[in-house]
Amino acid sequence: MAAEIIDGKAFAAALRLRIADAVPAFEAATGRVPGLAVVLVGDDPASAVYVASKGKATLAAGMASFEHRLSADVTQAELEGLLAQLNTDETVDGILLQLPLPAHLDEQAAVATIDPDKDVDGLTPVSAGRLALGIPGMVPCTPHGCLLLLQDRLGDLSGKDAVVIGRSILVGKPMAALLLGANCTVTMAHSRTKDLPDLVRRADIVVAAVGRPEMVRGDWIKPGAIVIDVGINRLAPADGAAKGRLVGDVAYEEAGAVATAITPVPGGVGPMTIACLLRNTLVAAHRRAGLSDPEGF
Ligand SMILES: Nc1nc(=O)c2c([nH]1)NC[C@@H]1CN(c3ccc(C(=O)N[C@@H](CCC(=O)O)C(=O)O)cc3)C=[N+]21
Repeated sequence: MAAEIIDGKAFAAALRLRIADAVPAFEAATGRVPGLAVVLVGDDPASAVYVASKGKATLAAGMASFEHRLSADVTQAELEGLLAQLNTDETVDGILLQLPLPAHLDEQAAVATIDPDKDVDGLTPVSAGRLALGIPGMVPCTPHGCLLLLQDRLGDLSGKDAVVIGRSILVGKPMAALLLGANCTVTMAHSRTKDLPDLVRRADIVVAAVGRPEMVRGDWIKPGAIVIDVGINRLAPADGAAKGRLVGDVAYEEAGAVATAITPVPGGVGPMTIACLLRNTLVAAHRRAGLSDPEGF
């Protein structure tokens, strides 16, 4: 493995400490701490684990955490009623609706009812519009985390050729907008893209967010490129094992032999997502309180 391993876990831990350090000044100015509400519908075990870890991270940063669990058969109106209540709750600065929702619910419609100024996931149409227009707003956590890792490694990204594989609302689309905002030449690739390996071979920056285990191979990577692997895929368990291995969307060993730097899975992009969620909550709290943005975020 020739590539430097980008330690997202350590970077995220340092970011979370800086966020925690900024909370007392907010509390002194406003008499309260920033609050994050997480809404979980149904009882998918993976989502429950993930929501619990967000709650722990929120408390560890000195913020207030509010968890709302709704049963899997909740109606659209009941869900939107809870979101409306959180929109007007003065102690709530950030609202995260854990996705995916059960199939009978309209995800887009529910997300659209969230107050854009509390939209710490950056998923409302208003947040997406602000990002597209370059207006300050809430940026989706996972792509923001990827951008921080890239800027930490490269400094100025101007003129870099970036390929984003995947066009999801949560990652691919906002990632492309952020890279464009950072003056990269951005290509978005997806399932219908022709000659994907050749396209990826031209890139200085490769962001893989497709959800297909180890799809991006080592011989797709330009020597010296930086590879950001957003995928978290659990393979089938090996004989006798209870759980399969976690792998990304990139064949890690192969790509790491060619790239100059690469994020591991786990321990790469994943931890950055939670750190950026706390960052967005801190920033949302300042803006809602009429304070200027906290320094250095
Ligand atoms: N509205 C909404 N916003 C989200 O941001 C959102 C969501 N819904 N639904 C689910 C996905 C998934 N997601 C992860 C975040 C962090 C890790 C993470 O920290 N992973 C660690 C541990 C992985 C493990 O061991 O399982 C790592 O990669 O090192 C994983 C997954 C956010 N999501």
